[in-house]
Amino acid sequence: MRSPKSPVLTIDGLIKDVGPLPTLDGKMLRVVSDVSLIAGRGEVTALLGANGAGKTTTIECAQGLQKRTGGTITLLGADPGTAGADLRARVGVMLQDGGLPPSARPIPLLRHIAGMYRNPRPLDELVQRLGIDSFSRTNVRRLSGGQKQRLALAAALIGNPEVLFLDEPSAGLDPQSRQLVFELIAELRDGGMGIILTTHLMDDAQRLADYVYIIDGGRNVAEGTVAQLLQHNMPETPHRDHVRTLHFEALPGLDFTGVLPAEIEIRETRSGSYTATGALTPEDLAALTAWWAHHSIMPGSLSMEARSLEDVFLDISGREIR
Ligand SMILES: Nc1ncnc2c1ncn2[C@@H]1O[C@H](COP(=O)(O)OP(=O)(O)OP(=O)(O)O)[C@@H](O)[C@H]1O
Repeated sequence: MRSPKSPVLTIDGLIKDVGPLPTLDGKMLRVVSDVSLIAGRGEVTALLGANGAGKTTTIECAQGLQKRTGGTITLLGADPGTAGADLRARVGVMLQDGGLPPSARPIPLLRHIAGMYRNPRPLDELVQRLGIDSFSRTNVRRLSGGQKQRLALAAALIGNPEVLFLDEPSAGLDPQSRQLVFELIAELRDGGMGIILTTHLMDDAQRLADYVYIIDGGRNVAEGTVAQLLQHNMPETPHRDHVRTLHFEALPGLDFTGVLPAEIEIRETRSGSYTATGALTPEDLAALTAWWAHHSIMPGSLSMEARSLEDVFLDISGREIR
């Protein structure tokens, strides 16, 4: 595990059992068996995992909303399982479904929440920044999904927290709102806030995260900066940062043995449709096109893209649906 200069959240060997469950003859079910992470001040730390991986359970234990079965958690120097209102006042939480009272109107609601904190953020600035004035007369119940998300973010920020938990912050946002929310998150991070982002949207993690933990089946399976994870399982070569996925279509059943270095396998994924992933060099591309020229093959299509966090995630946590 890494060691950021100023940790805001440390989770070490978290275990969480739920139950007893009637479906398990009254036995307990272990939903988190070994999760550890460190989130630093002035950083966005992402927790990535497929549905049911244990992200929400982990984060709710970190916020003190669920009681852990084992392991240790330190949030801003305190144990969230036993700490009181003082700790909660330093922590902002943006939930996926907003958790906002349906009959409230946005601005009185934010004013009410601000009143519960010692040093709240200026309300007008936040309202204007998140474009809340445009729907300030509408009840929470009637807000669109994206408007609710923006209001939930404002509610999480109004208390001026040192740590911010975000659960799928871009869910339901249109491209303009998404951009605006991402810019705000980056600014808050640069201002020193410790931000913990839970998501299964790889794009969000790739754009926002300084450090990523991938969890699967209730335990850590990989971690690193986005750049480090993009090189996951790639051989140690000087071209490790040239990891690309190449797709092309040509005649079915071609044998490419020996055309590219041994560690870059060209697979026929469908009849006549080929894919190669690896640290490709310009020389490799030249060798492949020379081979095509030599065999008078003109591919029907050809594309190449950088390896994405999504590719790495699927490699690590498998392709089966959960
Ligand atoms: N009280 C409970 N009773 C039974 N199963 C539970 C309970 N709480 C959590 N689980 C199970 O534990 C696993 C982890 O749940 P969790 O909500 O933490 O996953 P997640 O990673 O947040 O998933 P998602 O991305 O779908 O929100 C899931 O399989 C869930 O069904």
